[in-house]
Amino acid sequence: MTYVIGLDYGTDSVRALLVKAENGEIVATSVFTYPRWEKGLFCDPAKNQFRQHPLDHLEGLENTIAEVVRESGIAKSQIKGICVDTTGSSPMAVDQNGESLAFSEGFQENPNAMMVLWKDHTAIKEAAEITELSRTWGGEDFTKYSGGIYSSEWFWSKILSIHRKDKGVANATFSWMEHCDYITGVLTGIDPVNLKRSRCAAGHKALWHQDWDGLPPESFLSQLDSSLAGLRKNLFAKSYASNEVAGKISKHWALKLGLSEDTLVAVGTIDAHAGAVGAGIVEHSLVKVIGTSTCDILVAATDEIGKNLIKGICGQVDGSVLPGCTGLEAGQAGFGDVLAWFSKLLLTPSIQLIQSTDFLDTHTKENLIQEMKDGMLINLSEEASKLSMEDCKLVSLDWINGRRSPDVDESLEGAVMGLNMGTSSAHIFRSLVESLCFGSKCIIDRFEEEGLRIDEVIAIGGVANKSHLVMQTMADVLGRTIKITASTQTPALGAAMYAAVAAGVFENMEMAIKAMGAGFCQVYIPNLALKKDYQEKYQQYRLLGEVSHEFKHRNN
Ligand SMILES: Nc1ncnc2c1ncn2[C@@H]1O[C@H](COP(=O)(O)OP(=O)(O)O)[C@@H](O)[C@H]1O
Ligand SMILES: O=C(CO)[C@@H](O)[C@@H](O)COP(=O)(O)O
Repeated sequence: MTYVIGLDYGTDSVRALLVKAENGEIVATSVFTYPRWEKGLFCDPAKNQFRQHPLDHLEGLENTIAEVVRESGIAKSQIKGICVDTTGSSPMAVDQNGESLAFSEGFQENPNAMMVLWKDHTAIKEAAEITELSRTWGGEDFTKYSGGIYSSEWFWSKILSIHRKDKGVANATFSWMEHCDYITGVLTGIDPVNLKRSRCAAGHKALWHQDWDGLPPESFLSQLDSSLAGLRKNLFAKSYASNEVAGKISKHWALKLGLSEDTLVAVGTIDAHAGAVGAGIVEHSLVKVIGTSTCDILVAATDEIGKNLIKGICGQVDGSVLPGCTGLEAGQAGFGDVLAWFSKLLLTPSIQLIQSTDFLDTHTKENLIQEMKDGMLINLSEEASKLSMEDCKLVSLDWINGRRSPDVDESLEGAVMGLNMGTSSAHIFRSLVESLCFGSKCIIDRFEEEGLRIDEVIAIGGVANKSHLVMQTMADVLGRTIKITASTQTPALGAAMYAAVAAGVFENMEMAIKAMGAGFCQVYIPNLALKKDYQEKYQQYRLLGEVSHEFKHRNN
């Protein structure tokens, strides 16, 4: 028997899955929540600054993999491969050895030396500059395969912003690495220049394309800012799909994790793309990864897409999901996060009141607060489910964390329209859920307007697995059947599939998906009786979007 490991770094935690390669059976799992991130260290939500200390990730690496290896009791010689997926674009400044700058003297407490998480929106201005220069500099428009607008969530915006505001970090940085490349580099011990970097991250986030021989040229980057001059040579020229081997695990990490020194490490990838593979993506299926945010992944034959440029999405990249196919990504910058925000809004004053009361002892207070935290989303969902279409007159905008797709604009904000004295928390919650589903419909509409066919919709992720209300509303709003994957660890399973192909267990990804896929556990069928009402409300949502866009940009 052969075993492989998929390691999935999410926003809050990392999980390892030890899988029997021949049939995808899960033998052991382990989850590690990032301790520093959990405490909110190095972040400033009011400024949209979200940083993670690499120690959270390295402790997670050690804890999860060592645990699955130990718990499974599998002989280390049978564990043939590992593949790492992470959030993205989540880049980090590194030294010549690929070590994070956050481990260097003088930078240990500096958030700019840490990983800049995907949802950090501190580089909106820089993103706009990159788009502008790309369109006007007289050469290639490097954003053309990235939907035509560069995002503040991506590689170059974040680098440019930090190089400008923190000269100390800029001067001490040798290279920048996406999180999935950093962890792959740590595991293999390969330095940043020689490491096989992820095609998925390079193409969707860093403007890498074979048409211009890789990253944008030095002339463009130094025109953007002199602080970027000379960086390109320390980055990468080529990029690789995740069914390829990056290298063998280093002696140091093999020993630490209880693995054989022959274990192969595949090229890293981004979580949503690994999730699409884990969900069994085929040409023309749309996999919606619905968690904190959403990523909508579609694949189509590269020959079929040809030179067609899809406007307003997060990139079209040959081989970012499956070799031989173009992977297309779109998404919503906040999804579960929007519902979590509303839940927190309701919880915060109640928790403060409980904490300040003299009538309860500390233990009772803690239990009560925990119960409220655990139950709030469930209660809101139950109450919102009881409302009829007649009861739901509010129209909301889901752009609380900005708009990712279509047509990225992170400066946009959320809205709730139609409040009156009878509005309850359930009404607002239901309206937020509807707005999130309308946001999803905008993405599907854009793909179709741009000539892409969508034959089926598959959903994975925390919200897809946990919220009946959200998923039924989504099916009703989209007017499409939605299949939910049986695996609750789909990105890690997808990473394990890449590892199995890289380690030579299967010849290609199609064979790995067929053998290792977990199938579906639930299907949401649209209620056609609601079609007309939702079509009307969708038009109201679009109108509110236009008004809000106008309001924001006129007042800026
Ligand atoms: N019952 C629920 N209804 C709606 N959303 C939920 C529910 N439970 C959890 N969520 C949301 O799920 C999101 C986490 O999704 P998950 O896929 O587990 O994480 P990640 O996106 O970080 O990988 C959170 O934003 C949370 O608000
Ligand atoms: O943006 C991407 C991928 O491009 C994701 O990594 C990002 O949305 C994070 O997703 P999760 O919160 O891990 O579901």
